[in-house]
Amino acid sequence: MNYYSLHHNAPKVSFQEAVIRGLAPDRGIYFPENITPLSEDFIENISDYSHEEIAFEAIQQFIGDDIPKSILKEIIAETLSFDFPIVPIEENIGTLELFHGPTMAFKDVGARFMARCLGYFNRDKDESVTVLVATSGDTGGAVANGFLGVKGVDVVILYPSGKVSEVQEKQLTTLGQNITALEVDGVFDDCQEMVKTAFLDAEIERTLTSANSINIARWLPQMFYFFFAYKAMHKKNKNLVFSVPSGNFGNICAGIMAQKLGLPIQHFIAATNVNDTVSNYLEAGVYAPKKSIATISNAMDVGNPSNFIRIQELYDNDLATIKKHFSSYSFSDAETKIAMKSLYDKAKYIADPHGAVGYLGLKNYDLKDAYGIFLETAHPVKFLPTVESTLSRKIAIPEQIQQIMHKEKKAHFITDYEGLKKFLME
Ligand SMILES: Cc1ncc(COP(=O)(O)O)c(C=O)c1O
Ligand SMILES: N[C@@H](CCOP(=O)(O)O)C(=O)O
Repeated sequence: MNYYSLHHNAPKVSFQEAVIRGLAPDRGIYFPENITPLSEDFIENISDYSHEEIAFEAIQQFIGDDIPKSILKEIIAETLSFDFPIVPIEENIGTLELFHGPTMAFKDVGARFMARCLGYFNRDKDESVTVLVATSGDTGGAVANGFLGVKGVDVVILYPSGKVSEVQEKQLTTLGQNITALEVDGVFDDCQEMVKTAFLDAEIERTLTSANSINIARWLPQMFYFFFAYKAMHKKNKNLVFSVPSGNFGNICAGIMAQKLGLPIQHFIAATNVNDTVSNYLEAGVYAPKKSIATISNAMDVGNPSNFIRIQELYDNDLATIKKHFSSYSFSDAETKIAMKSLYDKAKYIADPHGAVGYLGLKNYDLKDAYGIFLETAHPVKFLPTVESTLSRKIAIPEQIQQIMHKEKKAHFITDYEGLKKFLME
């Protein structure tokens, strides 16, 4: 499988090269040249397949011969060693919990998959690769955990100072070894911009790649969630509507890929906090990125989502087609808190602020006789003060979080791109 740059000014590359580069030389993100739907028979009989078999079917065409099938199966098995349950909430609404991995957010799957692909590509190389990653909260922890101790890989995580939760900060600043955290005086979009600038800076002699969803090996495995949800709901014979709490729009874009592969998904809702670049675009037809605003669903504080260009490509760059299949609604922190309370009062469900935004997306949409699934993208413990004060109750702290809370934060403070460049050149 070849990948082309969405800026259309760079050569096509293989899966391996796209993973190692992260971003194309023209600063565009990569997109697969072909998307071949899976057989109708496979989709119809999906309940007969295990999660690992489904994941293999979904992703193998995007990898081609760059990883032998037996190794790809091992990578998938190691990646998917936890659950993805759907919890019923209301008669026609359920939540797909994606926080049962090691860092308790949905990023674990992509981070673990990419770490193993890169480990495979580096197996005989002496030269090391530096994985640069920008985080608004969860990617950093998942990448730190997924790449910890991976041979030949150094990880550098940029995060916005004071704008991630305490648990998230501990997860990305306390591991040591091959993981370094850079605390940036800025917002997530500044971190993401610095990462993209570093890729094209010829003076930096390190081999750099990205572990954000711009990297296809981080992005594509997120398709699996939609297949797993479809498998779980298949026998109920309902049309499915997914509401995806969205920030950088990688997860929902992976859902649309799953739909292109043949999953009969009726509609997608991108639910956002007040960072409403995409909902404004759907309304006004003008794509106007803006500086991100801090909210209680901080991992979605993104003003210029990297993946929206992939969504446009998937819908033939046609606004009318996008609007037919895809809606986006934006919600304030006050609305998010009311949703968290309502989920607890009515269903005894403790949602984190991101999941609650996803729930609001469904409540804003006329499901008719469809079944709505909102993605619960992180465990509520990652946002402990907000969840406890909103629900006026204490929540239990899982063992894996207790273990990191007493660890000492280690981060280098930088104020601009020159700070990152200096760090990378030292
Ligand atoms: C908990 C949580 N929910 C939602 C999102 C938004 O996902 P995406 O950036 O793929 O839109 C993120 C960050 O990516 C997150 O960490
Ligand atoms: N919400 C993310 C921001 C980056 O998204 P990604 O999927 O492109 O890595 C985070 O939590 O860091």
